[in-house]
Amino acid sequence: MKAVVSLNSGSSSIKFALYTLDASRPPELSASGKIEGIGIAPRLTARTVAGETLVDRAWPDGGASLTHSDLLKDLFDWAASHLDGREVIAIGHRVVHGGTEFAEPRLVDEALLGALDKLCPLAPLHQPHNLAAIRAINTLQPGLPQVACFDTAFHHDKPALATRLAIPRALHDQGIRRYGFHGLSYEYIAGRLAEIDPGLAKGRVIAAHLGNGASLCAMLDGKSIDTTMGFTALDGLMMGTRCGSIDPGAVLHLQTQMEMSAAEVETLLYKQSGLLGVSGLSSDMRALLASDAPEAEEAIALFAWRAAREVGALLASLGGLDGLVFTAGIGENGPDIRSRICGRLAWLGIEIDELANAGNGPLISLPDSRVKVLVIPTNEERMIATHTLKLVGREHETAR
Ligand SMILES: Nc1ncnc2c1ncn2[C@@H]1O[C@H](COP(=O)(O)OP(=O)(O)O)[C@@H](O)[C@H]1O
Ligand SMILES: CC(=O)OP(=O)(O)O
Ligand SMILES: [Mg+2]
Repeated sequence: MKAVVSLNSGSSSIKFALYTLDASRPPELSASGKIEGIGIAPRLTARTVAGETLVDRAWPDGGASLTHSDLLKDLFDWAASHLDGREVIAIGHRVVHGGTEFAEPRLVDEALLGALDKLCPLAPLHQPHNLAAIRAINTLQPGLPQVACFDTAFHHDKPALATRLAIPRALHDQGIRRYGFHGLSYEYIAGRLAEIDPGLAKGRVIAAHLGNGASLCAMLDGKSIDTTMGFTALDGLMMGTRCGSIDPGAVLHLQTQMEMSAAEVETLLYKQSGLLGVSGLSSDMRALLASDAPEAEEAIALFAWRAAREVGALLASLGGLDGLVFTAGIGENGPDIRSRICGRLAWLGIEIDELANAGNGPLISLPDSRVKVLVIPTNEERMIATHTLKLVGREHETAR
């Protein structure tokens, strides 16, 4: 039996899925799993599609110092003995930054890797891990087709104005512009919404991808017209360890008055800010929700306020709102956070059904709510598998 693998290296997790191919059916999920809590206390879990646990392990000493690369090696060792005779014909990857050039998934070759290397400074928490995984597989299995699926691609055709920063035009022409991320997630959500509520999918929708990285996407008829992330995945909402939008004057102050180096500022803004920085406790929303510390409460409150405030900005881009969709780790599993954000948006006519919200949806707004609110689990891995198969050709989907 042939199979395709999706790898999604996020900032705090590596998610993976194995899809079995059969000519007569769409690719079928066989098993999926993740290593989460990278940098804190990694944990590898995987399950078959029937729910049978394949693995559930932590690392000795907690594993806080293990990097994405260390954990990938362990993951490959584990996976090699769990393929049950399946032949992997291609591996698809989420690659966070495609720059101005890559608006479609691409088969990986050395030239592509070289071009993507140049974008590493624009996504330091992701791009190096994405490319390291591709190179590691190239070494383990040279010749195995690999496909890069870009997080920026979904936003590529948004209106020209929404791509501009208010800086000299020559810099825009050199690629210093607003790209947008979480595109595979938004593409999947747009597709699911069209299945769940086709009328709503044609309207004005804001999707809120609230995970360790967090952003919003304003969609009109399923297409991105604006998003909160920009040149890098540092912009917009407050995140697990990232600051989100910040006065550039504060960044200059850190460098000129507090004499921090560029590398120190990068670490501060990408790795020490957000929920972690404000709470002083953790970047993990679950840990903050479980804490009694006032700093944890303040971090949660700021997260919700900032998210609601950015919804307000995207409302202006959309000219109103018909639907709000929550997704990703916090968006899918955090009723309290959804409730806080929606509470701040009550003036819009949003009315939440708290019982449905506590059950994680899918529809969590009351029938009279002027804006429909839904919870839709994202599936970046499914999107990656779909793109990968399209590129390597469906002729691979032959018999067992
Ligand atoms: N039950 C839950 N309630 C609130 N937050 C949750 C819950 N489960 C997971 N999360 C949060 O989701 C975030 C991770 O989101 P995820 O989308 O998996 O991350 P990544 O961006 O690494 O892919 C963490 O902050 C985690 O605490
Ligand atoms: C782009 C981004 O922030 O991704 P993640 O949510 O996986 O960190
Ligand atoms: Mg993610």
